[in-house]
Amino acid sequence: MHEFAIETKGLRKAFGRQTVLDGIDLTVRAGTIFALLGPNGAGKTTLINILSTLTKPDGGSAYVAGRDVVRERDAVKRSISLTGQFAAVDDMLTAKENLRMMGRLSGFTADEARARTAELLKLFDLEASAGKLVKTYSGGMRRRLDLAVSLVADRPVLFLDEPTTGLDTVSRRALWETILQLRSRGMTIFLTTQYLEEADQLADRIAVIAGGRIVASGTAQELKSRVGEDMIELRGADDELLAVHATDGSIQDIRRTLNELAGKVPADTRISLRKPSMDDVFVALTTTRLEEAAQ
Ligand SMILES: Nc1ncnc2c1ncn2[C@@H]1O[C@H](COP(=O)(O)OP(=O)(O)OP(=O)(O)O)[C@@H](O)[C@H]1O
Repeated sequence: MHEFAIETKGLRKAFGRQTVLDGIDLTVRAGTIFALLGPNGAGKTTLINILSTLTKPDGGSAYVAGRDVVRERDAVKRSISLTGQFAAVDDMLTAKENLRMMGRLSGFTADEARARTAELLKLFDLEASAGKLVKTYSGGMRRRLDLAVSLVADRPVLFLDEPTTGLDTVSRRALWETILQLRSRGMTIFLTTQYLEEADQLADRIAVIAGGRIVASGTAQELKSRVGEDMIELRGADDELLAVHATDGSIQDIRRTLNELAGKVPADTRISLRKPSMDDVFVALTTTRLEEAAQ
């Protein structure tokens, strides 16, 4: 197995005059979960499309499972699963029928398809509703089935484009559990997300994309430590957020910050100290980047 399941260097893509990816360098170690975090329109889907061979890059290189996404397109396709794109779930069939059909289309014998179907229904907690038509499924069940169908053929690298967008908290957490189980089976998972908490909970490493570039990467802890040790939060009488300031947590720094704020906030303002969230990291990193671009 290759040390890196995914490797890109100087990857570029423009649509007309709009540069969407402006030199992306990243590596994803095999058997890990990697989260690409970015706001709407940051280029996350474009990057997934290039890595899964659906879109050609304009420049740079990208290797998936050791194969070049442009020159060895078919070999890359045989190494990956992509949820929501190749996985065509038929609403008028049951979950069991969908999975068996995908098994047969992937070249399994009827027995193999049956065995794989049973395994996936169990893994995705869909056994109880396996015989119901998919059109009667909830959003969360449907998303789990999408993922199950895309995993029928056992491939080492999985791409998930915003897997939990639109799901409620319970379904989101259930899907996180499943994604973690896939990693424990040795799969490499590359996911995109706009949810900072999702990246924080799931990913071994996170890269933040903004303005077509990776503005920061590291573990959740490393990214958080770039923002500051602690955050001072000021809230008004109705618990509304008035301000957040990064601090190194020392008495001097906290005193200095509070002195600066004194007189600028109402007298009944409440103060609390908390650890930085991924939201804080995101705001800090993307603002710096935009400031640099403006200069
Ligand atoms: N085929 C295309 N033709 C023209 N422009 C495109 C095409 N695909 C994407 N874009 C543009 O590229 C930019 C990045 O889009 P992309 O879908 O990669 O972003 P994203 O980070 O996945 O955003 P979202 O979270 O909204 O899905 C957007 O401005 C989009 O309009």
